[in-house]
Amino acid sequence: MAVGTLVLLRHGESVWNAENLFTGWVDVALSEKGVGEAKRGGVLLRDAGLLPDVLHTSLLRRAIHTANLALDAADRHWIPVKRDWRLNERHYGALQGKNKKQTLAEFGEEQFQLWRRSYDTPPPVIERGSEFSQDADPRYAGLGDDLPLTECLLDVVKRILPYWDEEIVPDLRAGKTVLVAAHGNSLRALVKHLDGISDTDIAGLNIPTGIPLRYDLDDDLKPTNPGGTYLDPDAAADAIKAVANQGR
Ligand SMILES: O=C(O)[C@@H](CO)OP(=O)(O)O
Repeated sequence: MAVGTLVLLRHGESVWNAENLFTGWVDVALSEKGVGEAKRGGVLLRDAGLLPDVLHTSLLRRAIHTANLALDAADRHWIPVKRDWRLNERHYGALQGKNKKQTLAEFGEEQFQLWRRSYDTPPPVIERGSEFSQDADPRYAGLGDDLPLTECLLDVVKRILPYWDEEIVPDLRAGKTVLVAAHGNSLRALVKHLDGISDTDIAGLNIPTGIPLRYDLDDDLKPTNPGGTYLDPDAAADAIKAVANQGR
């Protein structure tokens, strides 16, 4: 059987994206603009005839709501869903809740970019019990020592690849159109793996909110359209620049 189609969707703009705050695992809502982006993402899916058979999401409401709104717009709100913490955004450690512009001004360009985009330098750990920590959150109660207090992209790769292999690949091998609704950095980790992007080059890759990214895969699960195909390439190009320039 031919391998199915993969569709990656970063959640629509969140209220903390709009306020330029590091978010990570903090469970913030979509902004009004983000709700509109999510619905439009669904219209793009519908118009492209790219109708998901199964949905995978993180445990965070911005991804869950984005998927619900997009699928509703595409009349696919009824498909089965799997949710897993391993699709969560990168845990941003002690930076969670901090303003990106202020952080850039306080620590300088080099440190800011290291924390934001280096492959293997995590931000400082978040203090357990502090306002934006998830250590007492019941949805992560079963994680034990796996619960992160900070993560770099390498840590995200390590947790997302087992999920890819065990949960997403079987759906693709079954010929399904698979929608993965997740986050800027968890999707960067997945794209790094799919496209074989180096640890250095991944720093320059940004993913825009709310625009479905389609991957067609061969039998070895290698993209036949390397880099994927955004369903609205012009909007994606503009939005990618905006993500890269956050903090400025
Ligand atoms: O704050 C975050 O969690 C992420 C995604 O919004 O930000 P950045 O693009 O700076 O990694």
